[in-house]
Amino acid sequence: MNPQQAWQATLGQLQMEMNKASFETWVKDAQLISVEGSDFIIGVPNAYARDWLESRLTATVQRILEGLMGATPAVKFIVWHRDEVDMPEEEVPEESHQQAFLRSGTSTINSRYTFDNFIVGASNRMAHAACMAVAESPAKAYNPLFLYGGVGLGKTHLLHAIGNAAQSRGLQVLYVSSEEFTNDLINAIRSHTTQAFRERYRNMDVLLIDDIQFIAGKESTQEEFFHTFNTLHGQDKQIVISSDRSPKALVTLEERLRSRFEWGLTVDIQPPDLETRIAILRSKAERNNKEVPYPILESIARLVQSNIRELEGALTRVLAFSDLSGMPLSPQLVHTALADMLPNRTHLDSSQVLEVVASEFGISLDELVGRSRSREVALPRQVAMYLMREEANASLPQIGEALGGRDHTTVMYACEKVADMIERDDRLRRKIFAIRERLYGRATVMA
Ligand SMILES: Nc1ncnc2c1ncn2[C@@H]1O[C@H](COP(=O)(O)OP(=O)(O)OP(=O)(O)O)[C@@H](O)[C@H]1O
Repeated sequence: MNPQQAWQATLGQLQMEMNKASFETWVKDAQLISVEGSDFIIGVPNAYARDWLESRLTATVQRILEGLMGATPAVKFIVWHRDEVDMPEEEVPEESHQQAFLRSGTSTINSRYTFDNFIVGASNRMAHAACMAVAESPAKAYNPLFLYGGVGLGKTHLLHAIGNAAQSRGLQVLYVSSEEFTNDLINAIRSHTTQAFRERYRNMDVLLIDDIQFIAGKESTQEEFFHTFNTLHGQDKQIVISSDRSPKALVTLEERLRSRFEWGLTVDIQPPDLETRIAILRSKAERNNKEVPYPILESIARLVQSNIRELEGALTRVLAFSDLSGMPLSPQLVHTALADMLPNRTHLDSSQVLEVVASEFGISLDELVGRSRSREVALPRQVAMYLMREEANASLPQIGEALGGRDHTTVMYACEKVADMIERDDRLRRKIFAIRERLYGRATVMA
């Protein structure tokens, strides 16, 4: 496969895995400009797309290319114009989809995302309840509602669900990402239409603003958003904000905005447990009129743990794989179909796993491989064994050796115990997610 073909295949894969709006807005126009050494140079039309792709998709694109080409390329996104007209870097896209929606008066709410098709589990129960309360009594229950959590865990879904419910009761609702808010503002300033911009945003009954983390550090956008917020809040209009982190963790956010974000209710969404992941897959399969046996759903849910968008993509992929190959659905087929969706294990070695586990649990490497059997070190040691097996593909004797000469049956017991605990113990599951994220950078997180 030549690089151009690999890039086209990567675009195809991203289209399958990402939501349509994000793909169309950010990825569709990305082109392979050149390959320099092992670097894939990808041209995108503006600086916003470059930043978005750089922060969210670099690891994913690398992983896909690696699966296709065998080698690990570096991926660089640059601002590039097909006609090579010399435009400034900060060029703003002509008109975002969002603005087209706004001008044409079309709803910005996606009818596909409702409360009905949102699966509730322990990880999102609070967030779901808060969103239902807000949808039932806008500006009365919690204002603002601040929703935060990792990538692909359902924040956008819940925002639209509130939007759909409010809209069906005749309220004026606007959903916008903070990037679109920024672009819209810049365009309004350029075209001297800030008054119209303000009216548009400040005449809403419900403003749903997604991914607020992107306005951190952008002073004039924060300033404008501050006034929009005050106007709406002062008129008892509902504001719902989503973010990938809590208000406190938005370090470059102005204090006056941060404190306002905390006026109402702040709720988080955690990665779903196994049971919820299976329920989500089942519901998606049913919506697509596919009958998928439980063991298949379970093996997909076990393989894809941290991101619901990725989970849905995995199901689509398994079903497509089975259709195309004519092979019946089986756990083996799941593994084959998803082989390159999984983080590449051969690149990790056991010592990396040991280091990250020790640091994440706050113990020293010596303690981790030492003789002590106190719970403070025994659990991290078992987690290290489990992760060396799962992530570094090490054999039982190799693991025993690396952890101070332990017997392979001890290792086997530890791996089973941790696999079992992950399903029952939320804190441990989160810890292991954190370790995996550190081991793979953002590779476990799909945009
Ligand atoms: N509890 C759930 N039940 C059913 N589907 C869900 C649930 N949570 C998420 N999804 C689905 O997972 C996909 C990703 O969710 P969504 O886009 O809302 O994530 P997000 O948290 O907004 O991610 P990002 O950080 O990328 O903005 C969507 O297709 C959504 O419908």
